This record gives sequence, C-alpha cells and structure tokens, in this order.
Amino acid sequence: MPSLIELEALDFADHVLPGDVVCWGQAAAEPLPLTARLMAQRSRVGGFSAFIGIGLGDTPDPTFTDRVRFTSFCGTGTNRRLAAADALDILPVHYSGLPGMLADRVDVLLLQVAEHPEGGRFSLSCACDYVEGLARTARLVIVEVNRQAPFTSAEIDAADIDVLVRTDRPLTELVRTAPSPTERAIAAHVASLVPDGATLQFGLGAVPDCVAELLATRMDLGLHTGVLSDGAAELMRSGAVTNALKPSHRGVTVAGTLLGSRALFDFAHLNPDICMAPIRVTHALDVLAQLPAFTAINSALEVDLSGQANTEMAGGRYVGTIGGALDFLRGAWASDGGLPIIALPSTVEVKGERRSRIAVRLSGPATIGRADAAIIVTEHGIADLRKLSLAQRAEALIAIADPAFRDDLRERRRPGA
Ligand SMILES: CC(=O)SCCNC(=O)CCNC(=O)[C@H](O)C(C)(C)COP(=O)(O)OP(=O)(O)OC[C@H]1O[C@@H](n2cnc3c(N)ncnc32)[C@H](O)[C@@H]1OP(=O)(O)O
Repeated sequence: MPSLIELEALDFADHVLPGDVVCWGQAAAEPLPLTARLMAQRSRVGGFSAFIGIGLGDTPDPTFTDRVRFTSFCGTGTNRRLAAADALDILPVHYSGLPGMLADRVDVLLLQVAEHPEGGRFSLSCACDYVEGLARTARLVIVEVNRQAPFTSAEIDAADIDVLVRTDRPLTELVRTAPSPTERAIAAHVASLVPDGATLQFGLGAVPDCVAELLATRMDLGLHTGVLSDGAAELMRSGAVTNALKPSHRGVTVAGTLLGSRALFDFAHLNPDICMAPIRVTHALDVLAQLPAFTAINSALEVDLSGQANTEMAGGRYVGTIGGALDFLRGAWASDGGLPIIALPSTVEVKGERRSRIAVRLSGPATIGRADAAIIVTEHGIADLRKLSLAQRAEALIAIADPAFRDDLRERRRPGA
C-alpha cells in the first residue's frame, strides 16, 4: 500500500536519483504542489531530466535548467517559455509512439489523482494518455490526491502507488477566449462537411470548439479524441452525441486528456458517458479506421502549395508539436467516409505585418507530408486535395488563400512543388 505523508515532509532528495528521468501528468493533470516542490528542491537532488507534456503552469521555467534538462513532445502552452530560451529539447515522435518511447526511460512518475467518493479507489482524473502505462513501469510513483480533481473512468491500482500526499486545491483551467470572426468563418466551413453519424476528433485551439458549437443539431455523432474540451462537452450535453454507431465503446465518448475549464471537470466527474483511455486506444490506427466517418479536425501553422503542413515551428521557435496530427489524419484517411481536415486562418500577423499561411515554401518542417494531406480549410473556403495533382492542388490552395496574396502565390509557384 502507498505510504501517506504530508507535503511538507516530502523530500525529493530521498526519491529522485541524479540522472533520473522524472515525468508528470500534463495540462490540468500536472500535480502542481509536487512539481513546485521538486523544482524548489532541485539543487539538493542533483542533475535530473524532466519529460513534460502540455504546460499550463509555472514549471517550464528556464531558470530551473541550472539542474533540470527539459524534454517534451510539444512546445505548447507554457512550454513556449522554455522553447524561447532554447531550453527545451524535443522528442520528434507521433503521439501513438510516445508510450513505447517512454516506457523504459521514465524512472519517477508524479501524478494528480482523484479518490472515489466512497474511498479506496483512485482515478487518473484529467489525463490517462501516456501516464497510464508509466504508472506500472516507473520505479517510483508519487501521487497528489486532490479533493477537487474529477473522478474519471481511468482507475489506477493503489498497488502501483508508492507515496501519497493529500491536497485540496483548484485545478489549472484553460479558459476559452471568444472566437474571432475568422475562426467562426473557418468553423462554419468545417461544420458544413460533417455528416450525421460522424465520429469526431477535435484538436487544439479555438476553431474545434467553435465547430462543436455549430454541430448541436446533428444526429448520432460520436466522439473519439485525444483532448476533450468544453466545446466537445457542450456538444455531448446538446444530445447530438450518442456514440451509438461506434463498433467499439458504443454509447461512450473516448478521450485521453481533459483540457478546459472547471465546468468541463465537473461534467467529467463520475460521468459514465466518458471513457478516459490511454494512447494505445485514442490514437491507434486500427481503432480509428473502424470508426464511422472518422472526422479529424486539427490545425497547422502553415501549408505549402502541395499540401505539406508545418505544425511545429513558427518564427524559428518550436511552438507546436507533431503530436497526434498524423495519427488522426491517417485514421481519417482509413475510415469509411472519413474526413482528414486541417483548418487554419489564411494569414498571421507577425510584428505588425500580415503574412500568408498558405505559402510557396514552408518556413519550418513538413510535419504532414503531401501524401498525407487531405482537406485544408481556411476562412475563404475548402480545398479537398485528395484526388488532385500538384498543379490542381496549388490552384485549390491559392483559391482559399487571402485574396491579397493570391497573385503573388501564383507568380512564385514552382512546378512540382
Ligand atoms: C493530444 C492530441 O491528440 S491533440 C490533437 C492532435 N495534435 C495535433 O494536431 C498537433 C499539432 N497541432 C498543434 O500543435 C497546433 O494545433 C498548432 C501549433 C498547429 C496550432 O496551434 P495554435 O494555438 O492555433 O497556433 P497559432 O496559430 O495561434 O500560432 C502559434 C503562434 O505562432 C505564431 N505564428 C503562427 N504562424 C506563424 C508564421 N507563419 N510565422 C511566424 N509566427 C507564426 C502565431 O502568431 C502564434 O503566436 P502568439 O501565440 O504569440 O500569438
């Protein structure tokens, strides 16, 4: 059984060895009192590595790199501060490959868990994703049992917990900003593609939430997604999501990580309609391929005229990720009636200058190759590239670029690119 100790008595120098790799839950699942204490005690621990996911708190801080080497699969959220200081190393991996990469690397796992109201049972709460497997393979598992964490379906065996501290604190929220007119226009184009009975995956950002709002009158939708947001939860509440047509997890929404507000956490608490699942379920090609009209709605920083997309680097900095982008795109390609969608604004403002995100050449890596590219959506329309040649793709993409950039894109286009 786990040993229960007070937070103030937790001395990481007793638990973390120099050279260890420490990992913790991402976003709202980060056990903030544990990570704050680990960082405060870092000098006494000696040099160690931290593998981090999406950061919403203060832990990704460049000043901690005097003792801590940070690695992540993403530059998302507050990880950007590390990336800006060139203090974040990136593991370039598909999300589906992450559990396998981490299994034999992580020595110490820190989790925020929820206890069942009747006591004795613990849940991984806001994130099941890649931490589920690590709870069994890490040398040491230290958990924060937070009274305010939602109890979700992803249970963790008490036998896998070594040290336990109790807290009662609010979770970190990701509060939505109102969508801009551009985001609304993109969302309307995306929503127009989604048929009744589709199984939806929503990626990061304002557009997916806005799409969800527009689908409330659809019938028999399903949800199978990496992140579950407030927008998706509202779609469930609207009655449009029944999950009735899924071959597996029938009647139940499948998600890996909760990313949103307190309202989302309350909705997920003891909710039998939500199955929190590990990456081997949420991002597995064979699972996704079976889902009816699997519709993957994700974004990119820029797309070139052949359909290649960069989802990782902007302005020379790592701000995004490979993440589940290709897992979900390929799942949608493989699903009968599937829709692999990348939705992005046609322009971005950089230092007061407007630039086209539909570009002749990408300024960062081609995360999504041209053979994986499918449906690209901007506020100016939809370019379905799936049966188009390179020349046809260029025309289709120029047609959804900002009108002010179309002539220039046409002039600078190179054949075969
Ligand atoms: C767990 C899961 O499964 S999640 C779902 C699947 N996963 C994925 O799809 C992962 C890949 N996708 C992503 O990481 C994200 O969707 C992204 C990075 C592509 C887009 O995220 P967004 O938050 O919409 O990025 P956004 O467009 O705001 O750009 C990020 C920043 O880069 C800047 N930027 C964007 N494009 C450019 C450019 N071409 N040049 C310079 N700067 C740029 C923006 O201005 C913004 O800066 P700011 O935050 O300081 O204002």
